[in-house]
Amino acid sequence: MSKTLLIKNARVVVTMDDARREIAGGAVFIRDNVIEQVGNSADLPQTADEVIDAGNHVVIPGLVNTHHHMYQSLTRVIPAAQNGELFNWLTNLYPIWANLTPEMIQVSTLTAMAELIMSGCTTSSDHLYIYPNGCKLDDSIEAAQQIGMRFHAARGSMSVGQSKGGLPPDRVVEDEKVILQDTQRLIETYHDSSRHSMQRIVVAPCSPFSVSRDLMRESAVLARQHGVSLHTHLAENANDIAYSREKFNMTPAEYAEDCGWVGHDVWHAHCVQLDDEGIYMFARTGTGIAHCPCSNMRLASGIAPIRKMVDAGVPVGIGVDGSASNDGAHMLGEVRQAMLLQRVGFGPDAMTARQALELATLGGAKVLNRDDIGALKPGMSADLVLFDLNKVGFAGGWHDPVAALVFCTPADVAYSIINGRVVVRNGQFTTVDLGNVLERHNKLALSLAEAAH
Ligand SMILES: Nc1nc2[nH]cnc2c(=O)[nH]1
Repeated sequence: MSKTLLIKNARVVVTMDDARREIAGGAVFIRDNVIEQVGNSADLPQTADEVIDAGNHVVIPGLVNTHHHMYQSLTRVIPAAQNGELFNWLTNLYPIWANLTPEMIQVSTLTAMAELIMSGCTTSSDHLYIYPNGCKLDDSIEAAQQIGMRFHAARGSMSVGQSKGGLPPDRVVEDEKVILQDTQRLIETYHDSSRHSMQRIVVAPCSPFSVSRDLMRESAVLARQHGVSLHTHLAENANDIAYSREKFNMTPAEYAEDCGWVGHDVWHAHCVQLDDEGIYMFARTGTGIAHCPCSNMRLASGIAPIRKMVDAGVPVGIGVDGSASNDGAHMLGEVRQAMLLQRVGFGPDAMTARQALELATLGGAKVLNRDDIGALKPGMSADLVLFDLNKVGFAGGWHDPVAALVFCTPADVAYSIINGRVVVRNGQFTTVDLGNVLERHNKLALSLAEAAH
């Protein structure tokens, strides 16, 4: 028996369809996990198994988060890591992360996902690259299943410790054979390549300064054998560039190409310092970028030239990045910062609200190599979120509610529907007891911070 869900009478439905229609008084009709109809409320079925009256709400496609380290929700605002650039920040945090446990991974992933979902996100990737004390990517996947989020779980890794010229301490790196075997196990166990898939695995060595060239190359081979995507950090700041030049005698983009890390199945986080040749090469090859404006500001990494990248044809999505380098992981807030930061760097017309929203929907879908999310149209996965315009932060912005969503104080969702399931109803989770999750999370976070003293 199929189940139907109707969202009707919306103030506006932002479709992100080919014509970028915004439908005043719009409705969306869903059957099971797929959108069947989108249009004016009067033209769609009038009833369904569940009906949500969306009067005074803006309805948008669920936002797509293309970069995160969810475990870092446990290590927000650590004093020694509040004011440094990337390498200093990492060096202060690695020893704390060495104390992570499987329970911490599970609870912090639930917490980070709850925060993302409340802020409008329905699909997220997560880059877990440190595996001390028996931690596994399975712990994150279990959390995603529990909360009901569409998930691209990236099997990160570090294999080059300080004794071999890398940045991380030796005790947090893994053997490369073990990394590749575990990655293959995860792909075989969890990867679902089908349309509307809720669970995909990504092959994701951490960064040029923490894994070998061999691991980069072998990872690319493994990913392509199984048809899964590749993800890493690239060209994040000046030290990152200097490391690449000194160690490989290449720019980060040249190194990525040399390792086979370009193509529509690859996306790189940050790329703040990607040079023009790199931008054109990424555009030619369809290589994607996860833009993380808050983290780039917090670590003073710079302003990524997103306007130039988009104009050149590079696929760009938005990412909140880990909560230790963006302590406020609000997806709609990140869209706002993406718009504002391009203006700081490149002028007032560098990015509009609608362009920023497009990066976080269609852009994110493309970066994750998906054509079933990011837009509200028949045949797409039923991922959509509703924002209540009656909140004080939207007062005065009703004449252009779509722009208000991005310009005004970032709001939390009233409803979140993921794969046809109402995961948030009237601002409350239907899948998890958030109070209980937060109580556990805060206890675990305090124990990590105290152990660091
Ligand atoms: N922003 C950021 N960059 C990284 N490069 C390697 N690891 C990290 C991380 O955790 N965060």
